[in-house]
This record gives sequence, structure tokens and C-alpha cells, in this order.
Amino acid sequence: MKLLVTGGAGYIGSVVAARLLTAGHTVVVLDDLSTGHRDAVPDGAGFVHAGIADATDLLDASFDAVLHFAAKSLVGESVAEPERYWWNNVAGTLRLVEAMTAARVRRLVFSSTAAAYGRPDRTPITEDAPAAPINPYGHSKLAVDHLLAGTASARGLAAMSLRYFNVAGAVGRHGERHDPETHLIPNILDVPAGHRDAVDVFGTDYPTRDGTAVRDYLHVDDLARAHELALDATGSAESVGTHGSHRIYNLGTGTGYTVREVVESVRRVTGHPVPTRERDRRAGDPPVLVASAERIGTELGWHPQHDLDRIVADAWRFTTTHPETITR
Ligand SMILES: O=c1ccn([C@@H]2O[C@H](COP(=O)(O)OP(=O)(O)O[C@H]3O[C@H](CO)[C@H](O)[C@H](O)[C@H]3O)[C@@H](O)[C@H]2O)c(=O)[nH]1
Repeated sequence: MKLLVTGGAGYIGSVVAARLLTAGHTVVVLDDLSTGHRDAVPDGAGFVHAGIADATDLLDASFDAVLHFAAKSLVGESVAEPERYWWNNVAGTLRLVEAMTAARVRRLVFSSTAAAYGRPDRTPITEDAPAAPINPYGHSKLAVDHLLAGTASARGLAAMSLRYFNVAGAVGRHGERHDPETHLIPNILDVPAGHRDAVDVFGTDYPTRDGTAVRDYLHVDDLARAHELALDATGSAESVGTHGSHRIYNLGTGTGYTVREVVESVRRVTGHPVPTRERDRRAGDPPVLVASAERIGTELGWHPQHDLDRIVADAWRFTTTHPETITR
């Protein structure tokens, strides 16, 4: 297939783009490099340096599908600058979907988020749990989920919203290169890498087994596999009919780890001591976010293969073999 991958110079987009190329697809990356990196675009992919609004000029009927990763994704920034999230994530995606309709490109895989569930009252979280985001980032992604549901039925779009839980790890030369880096695993790995002397633990009074917050960490390689399966599913007979379809899937492992357990995994994998500093809770962090991944397992046959130690080991290998790519 010929595929447009928006945000393909970013962490997750570049891993998925590389996998799609390996599977034999033609890939064109569209990225404004506001947070992505030109050298993360996989070899063999076309590259267009532009924002998603410019998809109107780029898309034509030669494309079979779009995988849409380009987005603003910092919760704190979204609270401080909500307009940026509505313009970029919502209005930008609206333009992209309109461009798809005009070009008769009818298959879309969209990066949604566990933040759509806000503070869920029960775990593991199934897709029919109430959507109640607690920050503009979550609101913007949920708004797109609603947009896609409506466009699917009105325009015959076959769309998938994949709600990511905590994506981590690395594949080959593709790993996390955020600036600023807010995510737990790369921040812990900064200690053995010698960039900081201790890691902050945000919140030690949560109602969890050791008082720290629980998250469902998913290897980016497993995530990439899910995108391939979702893309295939948008091409199935029931998806591409005149009525279109929109399906939401959670992407997590179903297993949660506390912050302290992740620190312990880093100690185990790297063999380095990792001192911690106890800090107040970070604003807006829910105590527990663990996915039920039953729906995508049953319907698309996706089953994650990599455990937490493997995620940490691959992230550590990326940190030590590509130190020049770490921006902080
Ligand atoms: O240095 C750190 C970094 C994080 N944490 C804690 O570790 C847990 C995980 O934090 P991350 O920042 O790695 O991940 P989040 O669960 O906050 O974020 C995830 O969910 C967000 C929406 O809620 C966004 O989608 C984000 O991109 C995605 O990784 C949280 O309890 C956080 O407070 C620390 O203790 N120390």
C-alpha cells in the first residue's frame, strides 16, 4: 500500500513507519519537525516537511491509507496553552480528514490516548468505560475520536482510534528523544547514564501497593504490530462498505507497575544503583491506569510480547548506543 504517516519523524511514528516499510509498503512521512527529528525518518520513506494542514496538497487517490501520529502530547503544556491543542490536534485533524474525503482516501489509523478516560473508577479499563478527560490534551484526542465516529458513517471512512497507555522502549535506532523529557523510563535511565544523580518519584501517598502511581507500560514494538493489524482491519469487507466504520481499541498489556517497581526494573536491567527523591504528586496524574486489551486481542488477534524488563533493556540499549540523539 501507499501510506501517509503524519508525525513519522517522532518517536512512535518513526517506529511504525519503519515497520510498515519492512512489511513492503510505500511510506510518505509528513512532519513539521516541531517535536520530531529529521534523522528519525526511516531510510526508504519519502519525507515532506510540512504541517498536517498541508495534507490537502499532498493527498491524492494514489494513497491507500493514513496513519495519523502528528499531535501535541504534553499534558502540562495542554493545561497552560489549551488553544494550541485544539488548533493542532482537533482543527488539524479535521483538515486532514477533509483532505482524505476530497482525495477519496478512506482508511485511517489514529493515535488516541488513555487520557480520554481521565480518572477511571475501575481497572482494568475497557473501551466502554466513560470517557471523561481531565485535561485539554485528553479532550482534544477524545474530540477527534468523536469526529471520526461521525465522519465514518457520513463519508464511508474506515477508521481506528488506538488508545495508547504508557508506550516505552526502543526499536533499532528509534527511541524516545523528547525535549523536555517528562516520561518515567527515560528519566530513570538518565541516572545510570550519568545525566542526573537521582530520579524524582512524583507522589508516594497514592492508594496503591507501595504508594506510587501505577501505569501499564507497553513496548513500542508491540504497539507497532497493533498498528499493522489495525491498518489491515480497515481494509476488511465490513469496514470499507458505504457506511464506513469506527472502532476504538485500548493498547496496553493489562499489567500495571508502580513507579517504584519500574525503578527496580531499571536497577535489575542496568546493574546500576538508582537513588530516588520523593516528591509531591504531579498535577493531574491519575493513581492507576491499566488497560483491558481484551477487545483488540479478541477482534484483531493482538497480544503484546514484551515485558517490563525487555522494555527497559531496549530503552537502555538505545540510550547507550545513541547518546548523540538524546537532546537533554
Ligand atoms: O520523572 C518522573 C516521571 C514520571 N513519574 C511518574 O511516573 C508515572 C508515569 O509518568 P509518565 O510521564 O511516564 O506517563 P503518564 O502516565 O503521565 O503519561 C502518559 O499519559 C499521558 C496522558 O495522561 C500522555 O498521554 C503521555 O504521553 C503518556 O505517556 C506517573 O505517575 C508520573 O508521575 C515520576 O515519578 N517521575
